[in-house]
Amino acid sequence: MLVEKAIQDSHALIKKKCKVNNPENILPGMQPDLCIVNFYSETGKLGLHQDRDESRESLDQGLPVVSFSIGDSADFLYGDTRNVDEAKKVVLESGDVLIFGGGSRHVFHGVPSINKGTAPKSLTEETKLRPGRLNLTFRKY
Ligand SMILES: O=C(O)CCC(=O)C(=O)O
Ligand SMILES: [Fe+2]
Repeated sequence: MLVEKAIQDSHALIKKKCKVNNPENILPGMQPDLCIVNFYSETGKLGLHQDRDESRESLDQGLPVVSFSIGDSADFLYGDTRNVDEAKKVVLESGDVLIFGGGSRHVFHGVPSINKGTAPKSLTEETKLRPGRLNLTFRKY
């Protein structure tokens, strides 16, 4: 499945970059049983928050959230506090997969803006995706 593949790819990357033999100690594996679907219109946003609705075991183990972005790109903020001014920003584009788990499972994150009209033409032409951004997050409850 796509989620397991994404985690495997992350493990390979962690192994290489962090020079460790057991990347699972940094990013635990996860088999999802839950998917949250968010659709953002061109003016949609989501304030800085932590994802804490999963079970105590899932949160304590740092089981990752695996997030897929489809459609318009979005600014994504993340940081150690709820303070927007201290947050870092990355642009998530259509097709990007973002994973946060292990020591980053409780990261504050949010979507301050959607970049209107940036979805790939091939996507909007071939699908009936309305203007905006679709985000799927797979998790283990
Ligand atoms: O849309 C995103 O990239 C983030 C979604 C999110 O944080 C959530 O569903 O909890
Ligand atoms: Fe979230």
